[in-house]
Amino acid sequence: MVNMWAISRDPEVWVDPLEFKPDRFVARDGEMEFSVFGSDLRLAPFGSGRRTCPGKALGLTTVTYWVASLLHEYEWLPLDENAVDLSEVLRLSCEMAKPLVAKVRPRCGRLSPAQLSSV
Ligand code: HEM
Repeated sequence: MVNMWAISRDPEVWVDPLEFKPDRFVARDGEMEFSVFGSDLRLAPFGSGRRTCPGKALGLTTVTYWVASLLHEYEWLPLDENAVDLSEVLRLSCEMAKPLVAKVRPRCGRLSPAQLSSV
């Protein structure tokens, strides 16, 4: 078993590993695109090698589509009384100990009057 949890928190592998810096995965000039398909063990969410996930292309496409759709259709707002808590709990996989609660508002320009009245 490869301990991906430890690798992704190792300061010798990642600069400021606990900071939220999504741009760390964006290729800069002259760099290769960061692969999450198993060739780069700094981050291998689908495993690697002979038993790598056969559904990785479908999984990545689907999750990308969900996230893009949710961001495109809704404005996401924090709840003041409920700050984001990134504490973890290990179940089947590593989950948020306190589930994320957020307020969403439809991006109204994209809704018809009939849709708006039902929101
Ligand atoms: C974001 C979505 C997904 C993630 C993060 C994910 C992750 C993983 C991981 C980490 C493994 C273990 C790989 C290893 O042992 O090295 C795995 C195995 C597997 N995944 Fe996925 N997976 C996803 C989606 C899917 C989908 C959509 C399917 C099927 C349609 C699928 C089917 C499988 C199967 C059958 C295995 C076992 C492969 C084997 O042991 O030979 N996965 N997945």
